[in-house]
Formats: sequence, structure tokens, C-alpha cells
Amino acid sequence: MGRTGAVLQMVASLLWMPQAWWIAQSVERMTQGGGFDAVLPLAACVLAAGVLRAVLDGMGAWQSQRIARQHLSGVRAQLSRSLARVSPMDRAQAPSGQAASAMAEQAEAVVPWRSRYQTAMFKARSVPFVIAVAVGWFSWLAALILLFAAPLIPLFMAIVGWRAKSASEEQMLEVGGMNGFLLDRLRGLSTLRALDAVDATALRLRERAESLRARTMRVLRIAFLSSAVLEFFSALGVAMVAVYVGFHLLGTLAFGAWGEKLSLAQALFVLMLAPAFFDPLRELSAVWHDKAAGEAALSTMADMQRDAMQIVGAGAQDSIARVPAPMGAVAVEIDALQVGVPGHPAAMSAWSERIAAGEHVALWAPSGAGKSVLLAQLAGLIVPERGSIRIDGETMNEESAQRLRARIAWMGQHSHVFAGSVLRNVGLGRSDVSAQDVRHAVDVAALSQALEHRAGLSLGEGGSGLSGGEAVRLALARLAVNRHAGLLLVDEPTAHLDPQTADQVIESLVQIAQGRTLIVATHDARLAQRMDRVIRLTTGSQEVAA
Ligand SMILES: Nc1ncnc2c1ncn2[C@@H]1O[C@H](COP(=O)(O)OP(=O)(O)OP(=O)(O)O)[C@@H](O)[C@H]1O
Repeated sequence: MGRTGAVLQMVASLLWMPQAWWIAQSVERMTQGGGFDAVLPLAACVLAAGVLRAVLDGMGAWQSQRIARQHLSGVRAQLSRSLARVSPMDRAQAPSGQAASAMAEQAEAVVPWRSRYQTAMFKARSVPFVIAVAVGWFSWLAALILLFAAPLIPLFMAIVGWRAKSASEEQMLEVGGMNGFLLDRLRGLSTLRALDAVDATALRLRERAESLRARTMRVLRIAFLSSAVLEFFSALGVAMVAVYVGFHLLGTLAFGAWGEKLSLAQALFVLMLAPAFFDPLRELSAVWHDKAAGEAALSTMADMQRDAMQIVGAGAQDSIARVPAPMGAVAVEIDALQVGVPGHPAAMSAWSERIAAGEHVALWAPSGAGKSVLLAQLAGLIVPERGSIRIDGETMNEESAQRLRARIAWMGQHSHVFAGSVLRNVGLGRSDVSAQDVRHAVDVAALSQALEHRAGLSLGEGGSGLSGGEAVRLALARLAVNRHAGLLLVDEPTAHLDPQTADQVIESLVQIAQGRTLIVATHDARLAQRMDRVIRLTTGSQEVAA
């Protein structure tokens, strides 16, 4: 199935053989005094074969393109799945610009590689041999000349292609890096402008553009070099066959045709097949760079997935048709948990705690004690090195994590605001969230008043146009709309807010958390007071206060 396109295109190429034979016959008939009538049937055959050739070639190209596009979609789906499994706490994850560039732009290189290159390779492995046999049928010497010139081409091209691959990889990395740089600087443009760093950034951008230009030129140089190698050897091969055939017809080189003399038609046939012998190799050279680019794109994408910090359950199969999660508050049991990020020093070594279903607790600790890491571990976003977490009696592990996460809502310190409407920002495309649910959630989060005059307007990317308090309330609305979340994990919702806004946020949070379990990390005494219990964390131990 995957080869059908290549086979059709190969058959199309081979159709040149009967065409060349009929043309050669026509020329011979004309030299023998045959008129228009003598060549008309042959001309009709050439025409018919030409039409068939075009049809087969078109169908083959279409089929190869279709298979390659399918492969590309598979690659993209796999990459987006594995990027979704990377923990948001992974500091080393690829910049979003680079990931977007790899998935959208660089991944496209897979298509020409799978369609054009693989077809050209298939043709290069078969067509020249069939042509060599046809030529050898009439003249073993002409076939020998072709077979002598042919291996030199792949040999030199392999040497050149080896350099092309590493040059392509470097160029892909540079393109990805450049996109990441651009996206990051565009996001921070107002900061750069405010701190008068626009010129310095423009200078760095120019340096990166210059480096990208140099790498692109290197790739092009190698591509041109490989075409030059091919053209040289194929021109040499064709010229040698032409010289032999010419002298053979003149009688100077009488040997090389199985002891006979070639007729004009046979000689022309051999001559016309000589360039066709090199055509597949020529085609292969034109797309030679596609292989390097396609493989480089795949390896860039593979590198992006390698060594990433994964969420719990990353290895489990995605269950597309999910069973709706049950509703209601859930209990949390933590046993001898090592609070920390794998590969980094642990914030707490063996922490144990029981939080009853429906209980509201505050995690109270100095900055850097590990509150955010602990919340991320409870949400299954960091794999614990030691200890266990049970949600509603079920241990969080590879198999259960995806199911349990459906019952958890996690609100980090910096929630991302997408460019788009409030409906989309709160609903996040979840099919079970209606516009009515979003309106209700926005009300509960006390955001409706702030958005009153902007109803239907798009929110700016990254929350531009929203105040800090409004952005927090938007994140609260996302929690409120998630009816299945029986456990709310909230990280410092009142940080950096004025007392009045903080009070409003606390009110909304308490209201949203009714009937659910709430664990909130905070430094805010007023928020802590509203909780049922405050858990004070100190490195290595814990104490519980009422
Ligand atoms: N993604 C991460 N990768 C590696 N180490 C991390 C990561 N996040 C936090 N840490 C480290 O883990 C420790 C605990 O950090 P954490 O953010 O949990 O503290 P916190 O108590 O929430 O602080 P704050 O109150 O300032 O938010 C710190 O030493 C921090 O440097």
C-alpha cells in the first residue's frame, strides 16, 4: 500500500522504453523513404503511451503524497501527545516557539522525504537496471559504459549526503531556536521597551539571523555540490554512449553489439535510453536533500521528547472515550512523601498527612519550602521519588493518574490567558461545559462586573488588558466550571493583590470550594483564617495547628 505510488511512477518511467523504440522505428522508416502513413501508427502509439505515462505518474505522485501526509499527521499527533505529557514544572522543556516551529514548520519536511525521496529512491533502484538490460540486449558495450558510470554517482552522493545531514540538523536547530527567541521576545516586548532594551534585542536578533543565514547557505552549497557531481557523471556517461554509437554506425568501432552491426533504429534506441538511464538518479539527486531535512526534522522532534520531566501516567494509553468522573469531595492521604523535583534536592523528606473529604486546608510555609512542588505532586504533575498519594482511597500511579486527574483542578501561580473570548478561556474547549456554565462560573468568580463593558471582546494573549486580580478571577472561574473536580489545589491565589481584591478572591474561592476538598498554598493570614485547618510546613517535618 505504501509503495503503490512509487510503483505507479516507476511503471510510468519505464513506458519511455516502448516510446523510444517507436520513435527510433519511425526515424528509420523515414530514412528508408517511408511517408507520413508509415509513421502515423507509431506516432499514435507514442502519443497513447505518453498519455498513459502522464496519468500513471500523476496517480503515483498523488498516492505518495497522501501516504506522506498521513505519516506527517501521525508524527504531529504523537508529538503533541508527548508534549502534553511533559510536566508544566519542567524547567528544561523546549521553549513554546521552538515546539511550535518543530510541529508546524519543520515537520513539513517529512512530506517531501516520504513522498518524493522514497519514490525517487525506489525508481533509482529499479529503472536503471531495466534500461541497462534493454540497452545490453542490443549492445553490451553501451550497457557496460552505463553500468560503469552509474555507481560513481551514489558513491559521491553518499559522501556529500553525509555532510548534508549534519548541516540540515544544525539548520533545523537554528530555525527552531530563532522562532523560540522571536516568540519569547515578542511576548516580552513591553518589558523590553520599558527597560530600553529594544536596541540590544534587535542586535541579538540580527546576530541570530546572520547565523541562520550562514547555516542555510551551507546547506544550499552542499545541495548544489551534489547536483554538480551527478550532472558531471551522467553527462560523461551519455557522452561516452553517444561517441560509441556514432563511431559504431560509421564502422570505426564495429564491436560491442554481440558480433553484429546495430541498425539505425537500434542505435537510436540505445542513444535515447542513455539519458533515461540517468534520469532516476538525477531525480534522486534533486530530492537528496529531502531525506536529510526529513530525518533532521524527526530527530529534532525526538530530542524534544527525550529527557523531559513527565507527569504521572504519561506512559499510560490515552483513553479518548473517557467515562465521566464522579462528582463530590475527595479525601487525600499522603504517606512518607518526598516533596521535591526528581534530580533536585528534596524540600521535605518524608511527609505524611490526611485531609478529609470536603476539608479546606491552608499550606503555610516560608518561601521555597516546597508548597508549589507539593501541590504539583498531588495533581500528579511531578512523579514522587518516594512515598505515596491516595486520592479518594486510590493510589496515584501510572495506571490511575489520568482518571484521578479528572477529579482534580490545579491552579498554578501563573495561569495562562489565551487570546480569545472569556467563553473559550474559561470553557477551554471542554465539551461538557456550556455557555451557561461559563456565565455561572464567571459570576461565582466575581468577574462579571469587570467584564461587563467588554462582553464578547477577545482577551489579549497572556492576559494583557486584564488586571492581576481579574486574571486570578478568570483562573477561579476555570475551577468553578469544572464540576467533576472534587479536589481543588490552589497555589497562592492572593499573592501580589491589594487587600480589597484579595478579600474578593478569598470570598470567591471559599464559595467555589463548597462541597469540595480545598488545599491552598498561601502566605496570606486572612486566607489561612478562612480555612478549616492550617498545615505549617517546615523542612523535614510538619506541625498542625487548628
Ligand atoms: N520546576 C522545578 N524544577 C526544579 N526545582 C524546582 C522546581 N520548582 C521548584 N523547585 C525547587 O523546589 C523548592 C521548592 O520550591 P516551591 O516553588 O515549591 O516553593 P514554595 O514553597 O511554593 O515557594 P513560594 O512560596 O515562593 O512559591 C525550591 O528550592 C525550588 O527552587
